[in-house]
Amino acid sequence: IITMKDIVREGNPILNQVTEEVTIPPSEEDKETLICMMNFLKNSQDPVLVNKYKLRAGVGLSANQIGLNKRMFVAFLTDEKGIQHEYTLINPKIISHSVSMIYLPQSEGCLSVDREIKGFVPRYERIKVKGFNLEGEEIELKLSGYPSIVVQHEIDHLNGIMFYDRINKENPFQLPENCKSLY
Ligand SMILES: O=C(O)C[C@@H](Cc1ccccc1)[C@H](O)SCc1ccccc1
Ligand code: NI
Repeated sequence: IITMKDIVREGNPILNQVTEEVTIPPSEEDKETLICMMNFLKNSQDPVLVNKYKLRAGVGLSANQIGLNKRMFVAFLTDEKGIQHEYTLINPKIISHSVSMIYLPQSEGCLSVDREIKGFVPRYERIKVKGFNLEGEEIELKLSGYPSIVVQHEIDHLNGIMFYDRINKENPFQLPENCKSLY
């Protein structure tokens, strides 16, 4: 199973490069990997397993965070309305997005970053994403709010972008005018 020792930390160049597209349909090995990645997220949200395996909670994980140069990620989260979202996306592409932006007032964290970084991360409020699922079928997702933030954080990883790259260098709490808090 995936535990924290398998998670690559900042400083490893794989986190700063654009990852390679995955062959569709995904190989058995790629499917296995994605299932393990999703299980890590579920384990990381189970208090018993968190204690047993000393896991950090995660709502998203990209393949390059476990050292794989593959354009794929998983997300497992509960949104502001208490609805559960479970996504496995291969070769994801944001095909359109809102002009309006949102940010998490508590800033963002990252399983690959072992330090607290303060500052707001402006994200698109709504995104339309195209990609392929575990079966290799093309899927299109329309996301807003917290799920939209999580998926943008993961797609950034696949493009070698860390959340802190999006924090304003001069004033970490400065925001573009069309950006409002998620809550
Ligand atoms: O490092 C990762 O990619 C996983 C991040 C994803 C994330 C998405 C949006 C905003 C912040 C982080 C981890 O989930 S960070 C830990 C965490 C756990 C539960 C809720 C929020 C953040
Ligand atoms: Ni991250």
